[in-house]
Amino acid sequence: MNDSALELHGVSVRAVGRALVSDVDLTVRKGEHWVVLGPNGAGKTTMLSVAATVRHPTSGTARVLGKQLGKVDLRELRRHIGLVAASQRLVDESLLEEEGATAKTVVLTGHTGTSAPLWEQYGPAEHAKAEGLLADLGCKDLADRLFVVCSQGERARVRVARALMADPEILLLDEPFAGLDLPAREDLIEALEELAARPGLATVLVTHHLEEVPATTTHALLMRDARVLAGGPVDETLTGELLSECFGRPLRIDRHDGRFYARRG
Ligand SMILES: Nc1ncnc2c1ncn2[C@@H]1O[C@H](COP(=O)(O)OP(=O)(O)OP(=O)(O)O)[C@@H](O)[C@H]1O
Repeated sequence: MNDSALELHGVSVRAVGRALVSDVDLTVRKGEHWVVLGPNGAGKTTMLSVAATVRHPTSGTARVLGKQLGKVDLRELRRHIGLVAASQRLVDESLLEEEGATAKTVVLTGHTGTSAPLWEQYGPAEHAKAEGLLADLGCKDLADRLFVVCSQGERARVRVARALMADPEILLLDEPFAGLDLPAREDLIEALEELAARPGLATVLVTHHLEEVPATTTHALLMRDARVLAGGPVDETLTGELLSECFGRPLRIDRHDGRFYARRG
């Protein structure tokens, strides 16, 4: 049985005459929790957008949940992919904001994978599920609040609830901690750690800070200059040596209770 959630083989994405990602190999198995780290412009979001089926590789092959991009009905495949991104590059929230959507409405749109609500497709079961997911993420009281007025931390958790609405087999998160204060960041990290209890769910988290890596993370991918510098189990990958090479300056790494901390080496 194929237990891989995501397989990239020699994936390159080129635009405007240059490689945004180059020759990336990555296999994420069901139940694994990956973090992707690397400097600005390293190609992290571009790589994730291939996994999210938002972009197609210029060369190489990408298989998501066993289906090869270019040979599969994307609408069907996307139903099984959860995507969390604060950046409009990956998830367009503008329509929801215009329509005066509440937090619960945003979560409901995860059921249909649409950027606007399709009310006829949301019955009592979907409403109950959306409320349950908001409660799981510690934002039960936000259900009726307008999404536009929610704080950045609240929005971040609502986005995760939205992505879980369709019971995804793979959850992709692009910088979900952007703009969060310390308590909001810690709440979201705790929520992500709780996802590890979902059997078989694979997650891939792109982030900028080592301090944001959940303790439940099993594997790490380091990217630099559009390429993979290193990838594998966290203990072997999030080392001072490799992170120093990745970010181009000496770094010392500490680990306490599963969480990572970086400082100048
Ligand atoms: N559509 C596009 N056309 C041209 N260049 C692009 C396009 N999308 C991204 N890029 C460029 O590709 C490179 C990689 O971008 P990407 O967003 O994948 O990096 P990243 O590692 O996620 O960076 P950051 O940490 O700053 O978010 C950047 O130099 C970016 O400017």
